[in-house]
Amino acid sequence: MKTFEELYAELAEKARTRPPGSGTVAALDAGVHAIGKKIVEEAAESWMAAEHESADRAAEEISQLLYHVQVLMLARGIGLDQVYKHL
Ligand SMILES: N=c1c2ncn([C@@H]3O[C@H](COP(=O)(O)OP(=O)(O)OP(=O)(O)O)[C@@H](O)[C@H]3O)c2ncn1[C@@H]1O[C@H](COP(=O)(O)O)[C@@H](O)[C@H]1O
Repeated sequence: MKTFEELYAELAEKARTRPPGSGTVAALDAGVHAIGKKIVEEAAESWMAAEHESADRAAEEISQLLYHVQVLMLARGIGLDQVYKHL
């Protein structure tokens, strides 16, 4: 189990070191347009799971949505504090 901040730190490190086999590196290389499409897909899956499936299944989809949002942040060089200041 990891927190939002821990995941962001892990993904930032992957972006910096570019280890082979990292899905995050592949997503970053695919670019903002592809990442954005993935966010829309995961958002829809979160919505559908919340409406039609268990809370656990919805939570799983939401975790994937949060992951892809963090990848988008990294792709645009957006840090956590930059987002938090708007909350
Ligand atoms: N939390 C996640 C995470 N959530 C979602 N995903 C990706 O998002 C996809 C969403 O799953 P779907 O079921 O929608 O899959 P799919 O549509 O069949 O998948 P694709 O064909 O689009 O890959 C997964 O296949 C993963 O590629 C994630 N990929 C990585 N992480 C974490 O990110 C960290 C770094 O991962 P790597 O960069 O791969 O090392 C690790 O701690 C991972 O646990």
